[in-house]
Amino acid sequence: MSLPDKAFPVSWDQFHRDARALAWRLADNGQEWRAMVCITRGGLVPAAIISRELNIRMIETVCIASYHDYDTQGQMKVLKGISPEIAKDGGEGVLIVDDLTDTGKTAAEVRAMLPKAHFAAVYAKPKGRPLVDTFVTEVSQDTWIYFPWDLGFTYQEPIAKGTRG
Ligand SMILES: O=P(O)(O)OC[C@H]1O[C@H](OP(=O)(O)OP(=O)(O)O)[C@H](O)[C@@H]1O
Ligand code: HPA
Ligand SMILES: [Mg+2]
Repeated sequence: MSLPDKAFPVSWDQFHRDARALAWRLADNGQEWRAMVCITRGGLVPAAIISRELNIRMIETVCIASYHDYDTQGQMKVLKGISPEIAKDGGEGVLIVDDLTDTGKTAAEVRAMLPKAHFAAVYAKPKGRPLVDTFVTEVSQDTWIYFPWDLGFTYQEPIAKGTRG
């Protein structure tokens, strides 16, 4: 397991603020959404926050697994697809939500299912950014984002003494 160069740890507070900021951006867009498609599992958390802010009640999941060993991307598996009712008209009027886009492979897979939907992610890395319509914060490709649901409290090495050579 190789450690990424840079770490971007996100607290629950920060995630809530950033997901709400994403909801503000989507609201400013002025579009009415007929449904939300949430990419499990990471998309479930921003989906709860955004659906509350934008009053979206019709929520579908697309269940995709790809990162098997925390930072190594394995083969992508679609465990559950999108219902025909939600996927109709190429997904026009549908909002896709995920926590982040990294290489953009997950986003590309779901975009292929719903070519006319709007894709929103809280965080984006440069490779994935072109696949996202709306996001809040960009971090560099060599940064690993640590989400609050994956974290516990531990001692942190100072940056100058850490893994950077
Ligand atoms: O842009 P990509 O390189 O495809 O990576 C982004 C995807 O990776 C993570 O999901 P993961 O597959 O780890 O599953 P999880 O959401 O169940 O944690 C994350 O939640 C995104 O969905
Ligand atoms: N953090 C958490 N999960 C991820 C990341 C990341 O930077 N990239 C792909 N899945
Ligand atoms: Mg995911």
